Amino acid sequence: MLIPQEAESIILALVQPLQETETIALASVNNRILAQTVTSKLDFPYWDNSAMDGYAVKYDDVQNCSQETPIILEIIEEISAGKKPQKVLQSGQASRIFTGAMLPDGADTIIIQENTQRLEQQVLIFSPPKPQDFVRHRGTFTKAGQCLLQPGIKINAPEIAVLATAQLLQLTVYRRPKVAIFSTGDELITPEQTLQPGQIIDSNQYALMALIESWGGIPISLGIIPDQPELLKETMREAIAEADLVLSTGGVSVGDYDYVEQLLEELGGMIHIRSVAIKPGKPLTVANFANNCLYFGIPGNPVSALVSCWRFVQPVFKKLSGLRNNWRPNFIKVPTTEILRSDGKRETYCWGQLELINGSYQFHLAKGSQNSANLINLALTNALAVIPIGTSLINAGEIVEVMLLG
Ligand SMILES: Nc1nc2c(c(=O)[nH]1)N[C@H]1C(S)=C(S)[C@@H](COP(=O)(O)OP(=O)(O)OC[C@H]3O[C@@H](n4cnc5c(N)ncnc54)[C@H](O)[C@@H]3O)O[C@H]1N2
Ligand code: MOO
Ligand SMILES: [Mg+2]
Repeated sequence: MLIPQEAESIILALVQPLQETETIALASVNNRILAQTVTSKLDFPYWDNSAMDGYAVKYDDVQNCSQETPIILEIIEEISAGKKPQKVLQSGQASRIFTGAMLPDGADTIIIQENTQRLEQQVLIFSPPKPQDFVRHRGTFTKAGQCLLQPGIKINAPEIAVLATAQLLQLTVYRRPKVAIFSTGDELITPEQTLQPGQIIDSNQYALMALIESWGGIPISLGIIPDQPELLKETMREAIAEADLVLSTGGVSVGDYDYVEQLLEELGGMIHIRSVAIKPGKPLTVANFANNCLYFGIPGNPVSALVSCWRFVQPVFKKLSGLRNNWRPNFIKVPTTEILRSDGKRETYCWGQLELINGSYQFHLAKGSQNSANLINLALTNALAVIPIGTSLINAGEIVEVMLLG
């Protein structure tokens, strides 16, 4: 059996990042992956402007003032933000100015209001500024023609602020990955149906659809497919043809009704992973196809399904979607507040919460059964503590490696 890190490397190497792009409006680029270099047509700041409310002056006029010997300057105009200055400042003059307003020609320094006294059309300056105080000079943050954003980054609020400022109204982004999702099993019913003895409600489909949506993919729900090889094969064929990524849950273990692995081969898939030394999620099955579709046969137990997605599908999704780096999950080392146990044979992922207590993070194990069929205590999970192979116990207070979700 492969250890999870080996499996991750093998799977990531199978992924061909999407090349197709689309051009969309600035208003809808949130959460998309940038596919172009963004270059500013403008200097930023666009022009010299004031960082404070106060008076625009010539430094030479005010450099020798003091509390005892203030300088008196004549106010020649008022420049509020958005207004173009009308007058050129001469020696002995000041312009009333506000934060963000354009600096008038002839001025080189701002005196903040708090260091002045106003006398109708005059202003008294009591303390000398530093040369160029509180002036935001044109082009000091970036110059026209400089690169602002590189392709392969995710666009969120900070990037959108940059794009808006640079007047990039249309952006080229990678198309969103299409992810086909279906559940397999004769026992499965939808949440709307009435439960009969022996049946199980299909939770995986809902959980996986939500994951893909939150990652920025296009989830395609293909429903519940019974354990009938012909029907299952047709659904798999359709999914492989239509989607970039297929996630089916169930039917990947060794039971008589576990058909996925055999059907992947019949459909011409190359199987690269048949099981991983991970708990939960051991029978993970991964195959790729000539059309670049990557197929994940995900174990059916509800926690196994989510852990498999967090640990292996999310890095694949990131690479596929055009992100240039940071595909792998992030792990941090923190103390655990509860004892963590494993049989030591598989890398064991315990679900729970990373909490900030008095300024330090701690891992809290979810209360109740850590059984891969128990999805009930998964709610509010934001981290997975990892017990390495060969370790059977991590005591409360000891450091554990924790995988961050999100
Ligand atoms: N003899 C062995 N049996 C099993 C092994 C093994 O190594 N030897 N591995 C176990 C492990 S570990 C896992 S995980 C499961 C994986 O099983 P499958 O992927 O084949 O999934 P199923 O058998 O179809 O279902 C397992 C379990 O999960 C429930 N399930 C399935 N789909 C859903 C769904 N969409 N929503 C909610 N629950 C679902 C299903 O009813 C079963 O209870 O195999 C072990 N067996
Ligand atoms: O790997 Mo299974 O996921 O132990 O339940
Ligand atoms: Mg099974």
